[in-house]
Amino acid sequence: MLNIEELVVRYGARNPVVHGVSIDVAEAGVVALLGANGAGKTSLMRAVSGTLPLHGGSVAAGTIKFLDREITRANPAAVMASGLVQVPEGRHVFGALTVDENLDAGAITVRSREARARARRQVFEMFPRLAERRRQRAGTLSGGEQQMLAIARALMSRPKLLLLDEPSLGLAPMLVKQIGETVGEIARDGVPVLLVEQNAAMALSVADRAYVLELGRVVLSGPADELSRSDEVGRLYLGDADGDADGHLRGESPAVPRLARWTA
Ligand SMILES: Nc1ncnc2c1ncn2[C@@H]1O[C@H](COP(=O)(O)OP(=O)(O)OP(=O)(O)O)[C@@H](O)[C@H]1O
Repeated sequence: MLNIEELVVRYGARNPVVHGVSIDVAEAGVVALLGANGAGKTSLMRAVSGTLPLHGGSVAAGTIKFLDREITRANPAAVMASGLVQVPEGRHVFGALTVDENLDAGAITVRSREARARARRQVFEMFPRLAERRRQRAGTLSGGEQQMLAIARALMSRPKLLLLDEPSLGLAPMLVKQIGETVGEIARDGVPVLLVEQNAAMALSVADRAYVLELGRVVLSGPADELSRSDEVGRLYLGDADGDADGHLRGESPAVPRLARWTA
C-alpha cells in the first residue's frame, strides 16, 4: 500500500542523506526499517509524512505512493487525511492534558461520535494502563506509558497505515518487549505498521519483512526471519561481535568499512 521508489532526500544544498531508496509496505503486517544512528531512517519517515520542509529538507528525486496515489511532497495534513499517520520519535504527548484529552486530540478528524467511542474502547482494551489513568495528566505518566499514549492517540484517528519512529528509544528492556507485542497486536487488529527501529532484535521479532539502511542506502532486505538468521544482521545487530546485548548497534554513527561489508 506504500511504495517508495528511488527516493533521494537532502537538507539544503548539502549532499543527500537518503540515496535512491525503494521500499514497499504491504496491506497487512509489520515492515521494519532498521539502521544505526544517522542511517537516514528519520529522514525517510519525514519524507513520507510530508514533514521534511519543517526540518529544512526536501525530496530531491523519486516518488512516494500511498494506496496508488502519489503523495511525494504532499503536506502533512494531506498525508494524514489520506490515512497515513505517524508517531514521531520522542513521545510527543500533550503533557498538560489528561490521557482522555490526548486521545480526544487524536480523534479530532473522526466525525462520528460512535466511531470515536469505538476507537476509544479499542485503545483502552489494548492499553489497560491508560484506561486506569485516563484522568491523569500525560506529563506525569512514565516514559513507557507516554509512548503507549502516543501510539494510542495515533490509533484514535483510525489510520490505514501507522508509521512508528523508534518507539523503543530510551525504554527499559521489559517495556521494549511490551512495545514489540503491542506492535504485533496492532497489525493483527488490521492496521499495518511501518516500524522504524534501532532495536533490531525487537523489530525483527514482530516484523514480516525488514529493510536495513546504512548511510542512506538499503543494504539488505527480505523476510524478517531470514534476516534475523543472516550472519551480518546477527553480528551487527543481534548481540554478537559488534552489537550490544539489546540488539542495538554500538557507536553513534555507522562506519564506512561496515557498509563495504554489507555491499561486498
Ligand atoms: N534537519 C536536518 N538538517 C541537516 N541534516 C540533517 C537534519 N536531520 C538529519 N540530518 C542528517 O541526515 C542524516 C540522516 O539522519 P537521520 O536522523 O535521518 O538518521 P536516523 O537513521 O533516523 O538516525 P537516528 O536513529 O539517530 O534518528 C544524518 O547525517 C543527519 O545529520
